[in-house]
Amino acid sequence: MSSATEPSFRQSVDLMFNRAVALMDLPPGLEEKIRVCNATYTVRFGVRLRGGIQTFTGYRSVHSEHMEPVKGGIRYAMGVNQDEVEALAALMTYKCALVEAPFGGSKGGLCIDPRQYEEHELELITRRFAYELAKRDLINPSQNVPAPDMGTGEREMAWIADQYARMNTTDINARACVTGKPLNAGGIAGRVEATGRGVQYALREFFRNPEDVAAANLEGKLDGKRVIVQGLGNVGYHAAKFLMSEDGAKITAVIERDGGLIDENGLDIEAVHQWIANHGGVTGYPNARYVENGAVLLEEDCDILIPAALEGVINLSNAANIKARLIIEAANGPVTAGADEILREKGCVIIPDMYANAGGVTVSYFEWVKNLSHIRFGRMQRRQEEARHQLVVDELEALSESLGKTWTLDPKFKERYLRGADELELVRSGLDDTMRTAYQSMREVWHSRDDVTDLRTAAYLVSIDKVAKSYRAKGL
Ligand SMILES: NC(=O)c1ccc[n+]([C@@H]2O[C@H](COP(=O)([O-])OP(=O)(O)OC[C@H]3O[C@@H](n4cnc5c(N)ncnc54)[C@H](O)[C@@H]3O)[C@@H](O)[C@H]2O)c1
Repeated sequence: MSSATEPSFRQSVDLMFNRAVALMDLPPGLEEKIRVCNATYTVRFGVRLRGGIQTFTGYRSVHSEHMEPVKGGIRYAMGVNQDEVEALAALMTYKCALVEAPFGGSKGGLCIDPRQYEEHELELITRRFAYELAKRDLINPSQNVPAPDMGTGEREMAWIADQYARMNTTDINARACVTGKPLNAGGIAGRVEATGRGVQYALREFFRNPEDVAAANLEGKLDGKRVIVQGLGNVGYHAAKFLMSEDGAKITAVIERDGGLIDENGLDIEAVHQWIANHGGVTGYPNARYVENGAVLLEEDCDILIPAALEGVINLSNAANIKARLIIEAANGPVTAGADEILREKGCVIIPDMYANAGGVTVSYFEWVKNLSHIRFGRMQRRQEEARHQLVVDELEALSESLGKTWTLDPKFKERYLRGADELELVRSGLDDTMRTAYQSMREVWHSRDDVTDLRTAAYLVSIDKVAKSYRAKGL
């Protein structure tokens, strides 16, 4: 964790913001309006559990309402505090602007170690927290739409959606009050994996640009690259799995709460993930070298480092020892402002959090639209696509006929082509398109301005400009 001389998480985000706005020409006062967090609500509530009543503290922070609803996950962790949720809410504002998801930024958290509770207790606690937030419109389909974050997932989102629906029985859009729900409760195909998938798409786009690859002192493609992943949870697991199985990357180390695993030949991510699920950590995993102080593996030699656990893990104490040429911030805020400076000077390229982990909010946006449209996502497009494809197939078959059937359509191609894309394919292609477009918008700024030397500053410039334009158009 960060040492005493480091700024707090929120201060670190603000420092990075300030670095970017110093290169902009914003009207007086607008800079501060964009930077500050609009409001943070703190709630304390009691729940009757085994052994008596327990009091919990939760937060929901709204950073910017330049677009509504505001959007951002709910985190369950012991260390949750106001500074942290405000930093995370600010990052949500910039992230949504960068990938053009039409939301303001928000974030919530509950001080709890979910591993200490039975499922039915977690349900009681979650429902009560949701009740406290919903009655103040801090959960609401048109005003504030949470999603999963560290320590929460589909299960918690389903409880939240149900709690909101019970409190708002006439709200036909109730399901859109939260995203990241299970498929059978109004969710969308591909949401669980979306953030990890987004990390993969981001890396693919990076490696499509040889100039950028060279800037990181790397060469070639993703295939064979040595990757270290910290945190094999929702984001880290999916990113590692896809990079390994679909792009040929080698996951040479995994860092978890209870230690790290290392294998230069590449770890079997599926096996490690299964081991963690069965044993609660990596300790005892038989097919790799175990290191008790996992954090030291952040400093191990590799091509790509993927911090996918929590903030502040790359800080003044270890930044100078980091050997990775490329860091992709799957977690929010894993690199502190001070470490960022050291790494930039070392020539390490950082793909910043607000872009790298935007896959989650992108697919959440698709889910929200699906819920509001009350139609299976893609159904209309699919019907149109099928009709268009039928016309093409009819034309081709008529052509084949007129040529005396000297050639015919491959039946397999015909069947596949006529079928059109299903929900998962639509989600993936929408996500891929979003990640490519957003990368190009950052890259353009990175390479076209002499005063911009890193992707993070470029990302801030693109997103702050979008938020500023929105304020200018609509007024404050
Ligand atoms: N879930 C999403 O869709 C999403 C979207 C955007 C950003 N993020 C960010 O990604 C990060 C991870 O979120 P997640 O949803 O995957 O959480 P998660 O709870 O599913 O997984 C977190 C993982 O990190 C591990 N971990 C916790 N503390 C650790 C430590 N000190 N050292 C090493 N490992 C540790 C946990 O054991 C767990 O495996 C967070 O920063 C979150 O804000 C998540």
